[in-house]
Amino acid sequence: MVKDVIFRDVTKTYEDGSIGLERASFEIEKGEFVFVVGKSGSGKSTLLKLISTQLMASCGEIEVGGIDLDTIPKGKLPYFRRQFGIMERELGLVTDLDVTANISLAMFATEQPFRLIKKRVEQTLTTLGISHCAKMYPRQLSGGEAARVLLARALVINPKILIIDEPTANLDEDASWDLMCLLRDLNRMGVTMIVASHSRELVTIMRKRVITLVSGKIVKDEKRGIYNDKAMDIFAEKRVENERRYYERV
Ligand SMILES: Nc1ncnc2c1ncn2[C@@H]1O[C@H](COP(=O)(O)OP(=O)(O)OP(=O)(O)O)[C@@H](O)[C@H]1O
Repeated sequence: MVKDVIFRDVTKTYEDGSIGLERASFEIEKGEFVFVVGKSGSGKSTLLKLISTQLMASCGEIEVGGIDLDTIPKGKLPYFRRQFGIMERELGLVTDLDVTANISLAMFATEQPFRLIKKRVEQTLTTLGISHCAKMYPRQLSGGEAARVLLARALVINPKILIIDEPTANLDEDASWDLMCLLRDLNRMGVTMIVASHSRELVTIMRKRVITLVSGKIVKDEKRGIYNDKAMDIFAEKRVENERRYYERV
């Protein structure tokens, strides 16, 4: 099987000494759908950003598409990043541009002719069922529509890997479910999908692979998994117990 992502013993330590991810090892096959779950601060965003090269590892090795990220010269990273579609809350829409312009922006870096950009944007809006939003401004969109526009912007460049951080944050149940079904359909078309999520119900219903993080460590990695609170709690209890013993000794 072709591997899209390989992590070997990867640790990310931030400048202030906080550990974002600790000794993580896993592989993601081409075309897989993987959820990354864990409580707030457990390291989900860190893991996603290490894959997309928005962050670099402090130790260990990461391969994406068969390329060791350490071997890519800094100046070449923006080109390398073009294989990723990234949907995350921090990357908001530009408020004074309409939806078509917002999505087109993502394609300008690819230096394609304007005619092709226009066609591709229209196709993407149709695929995601939001053609009616083409001339609307971000403030005019419902929560569900805004989420789809963010997804459209990630998808328009025809990425090999979609990296999605909390897609259903601030969405109601119906809109969340619709968006998850859309992600499942895109995955069936062959896009590798890596999704960080807090949504217990959706993760459990989808029955995809689930990587569970606690305090930066992978505590469970299950095919057809569920949102496993128990794994999180058992590991967290163990860690508190170990810390208690350590402080008793010193
Ligand atoms: N830029 C940063 N500088 C210092 N520490 C950071 C930074 N970003 C994240 N961290 C720390 O790394 C750990 C993991 O954070 P991360 O954002 O990856 O967690 P998360 O699971 O995505 O959280 P959330 O669900 O709240 O988004 C946390 O302890 C956090 O405080």
